[in-house]
Amino acid sequence: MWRVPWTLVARAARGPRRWGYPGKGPCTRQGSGSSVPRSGSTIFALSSGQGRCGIAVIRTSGPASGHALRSLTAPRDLPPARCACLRLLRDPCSGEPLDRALVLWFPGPQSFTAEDCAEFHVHGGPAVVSGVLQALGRVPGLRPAEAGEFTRRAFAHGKLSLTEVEGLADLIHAETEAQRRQALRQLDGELGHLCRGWAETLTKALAHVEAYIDFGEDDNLEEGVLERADSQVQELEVALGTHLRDARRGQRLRSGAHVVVAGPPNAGKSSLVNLLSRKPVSIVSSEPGTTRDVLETPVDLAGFPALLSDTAGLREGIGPVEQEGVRRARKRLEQADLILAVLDASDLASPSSCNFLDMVVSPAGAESPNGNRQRLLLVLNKSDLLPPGDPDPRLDLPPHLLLSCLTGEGLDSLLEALRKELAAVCGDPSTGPPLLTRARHQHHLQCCLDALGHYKQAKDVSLAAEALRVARGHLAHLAGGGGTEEILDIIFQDFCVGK
Ligand SMILES: Nc1nc2c(ncn2[C@@H]2O[C@H](COP(=O)(O)OP(=O)(O)OP(=O)(O)O)[C@@H](O)[C@H]2O)c(=O)[nH]1
Ligand SMILES: [K+]
Ligand SMILES: [Mg+2]
Repeated sequence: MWRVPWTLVARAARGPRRWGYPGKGPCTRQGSGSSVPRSGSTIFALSSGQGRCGIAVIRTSGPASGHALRSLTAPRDLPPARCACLRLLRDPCSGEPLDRALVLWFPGPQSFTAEDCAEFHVHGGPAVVSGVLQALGRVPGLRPAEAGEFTRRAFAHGKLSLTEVEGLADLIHAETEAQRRQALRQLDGELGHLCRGWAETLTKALAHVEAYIDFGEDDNLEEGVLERADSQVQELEVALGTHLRDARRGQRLRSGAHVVVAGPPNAGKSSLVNLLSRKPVSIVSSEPGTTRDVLETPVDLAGFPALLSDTAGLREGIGPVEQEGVRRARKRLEQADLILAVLDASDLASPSSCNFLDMVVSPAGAESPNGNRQRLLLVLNKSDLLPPGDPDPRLDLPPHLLLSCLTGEGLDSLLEALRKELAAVCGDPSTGPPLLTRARHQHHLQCCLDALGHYKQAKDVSLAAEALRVARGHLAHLAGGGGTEEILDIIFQDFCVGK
């Protein structure tokens, strides 16, 4: 890597700094110009869910919103901005009454999209909703919105950054508490904020390097300018590296951790899966070898999203069909983020129990070659079969929990233990830095980090400056500053019509 010539540093020891930092990083909350919607059009859509409901919300956005509101309402004057008013809605052509509804007027730019917006809170019957939608369609200049078009307009007008848009999409789809918390943090702009901070550091480093290029031979250059750029880059490398190591966790929280229930035959694995998912997913019977295929079900486990897999009981010396089941179970175990190992508490000395302890439970604590430790929770089921007064059958076992799927005893402790394990697997969205929730985030951070590597290896100063520009470009892409049309399309497709 190139270094500041010491002679220059000595010469540059005096004199004021003659350059300024650019005021803004690339990740400002500006939408990409390429995504500006077909200008002039006013869109409308049902923004609440489909189907019969108490209240349905219909929205419009665009310059004709005020006209639409006036056309449908009596009296025809616009209500005060952002105040709910009760109005009679009529079809603008036939004059036929449609509903008595609450209407709201949001003049731009103080609206969700920054355009003029109107909202109609109507009674949720299908005939009312379709009547109002048809009436809006007859107002000149209005057309039905496409999926995600309201959010796209908000983004185009700088109301939301790209990571905030993604947070909003996740919030709409959030099914568990942890997902909701993470999406809200992202919608609040925490990830974008972090990115802007990184981009600012990069801009400063670049300003230092460019100053060196411009004034390198100048007596007035401040001392150690390149060293300062170096240390800023190094600081950034550490921050990005920490975030990237966390990357899988945010994605797991978004799409669900893989939790695999495994154990010897008849331990009660299927009973546990049914108990945790609160529905009869798997067949339970007293016959060993009941479950053959891997059965997957999405569940909310202690507030975290998980994909719960029931598997065949692991044992040797069996027929070909069960053997295939055991092969699939082992394969699924390799992919698990968390193993729920189930043993029959009243049958711990059996060969299949001992074999499972040796082959699956003991190795799980050890660190794998790639540095990951596979997480495992050991559950001793059928505690109701233990003699009273002998609550814990085997103190020499690894840490474990007692449970009875039959009586439900021990379920609360198991859920608490699951919450802790899943917080470690997925990252806890109530604490710690914002997580990278998508592969797209990970990609741009990795590219940014690679460019910083090129900076360090650069043979001359202009190549080093170029590497910093590339790195900054990736951070800008992450927050949407340089978003290409295809990426935007993919992201906005996550939305329904009306959002
Ligand atoms: N007493 C008692 N019986 C249980 C408990 N949990 C499950 N069982 C019984 O144990 C038997 C086996 O339960 P399953 O859930 O089918 O066990 P499994 O591990 O899925 O069995 P395979 O799929 O055959 O490997 C059934 O008769 C269950 O009713 C429990 O907590 N207490
Ligand atoms: K069984
Ligand atoms: Mg089973």
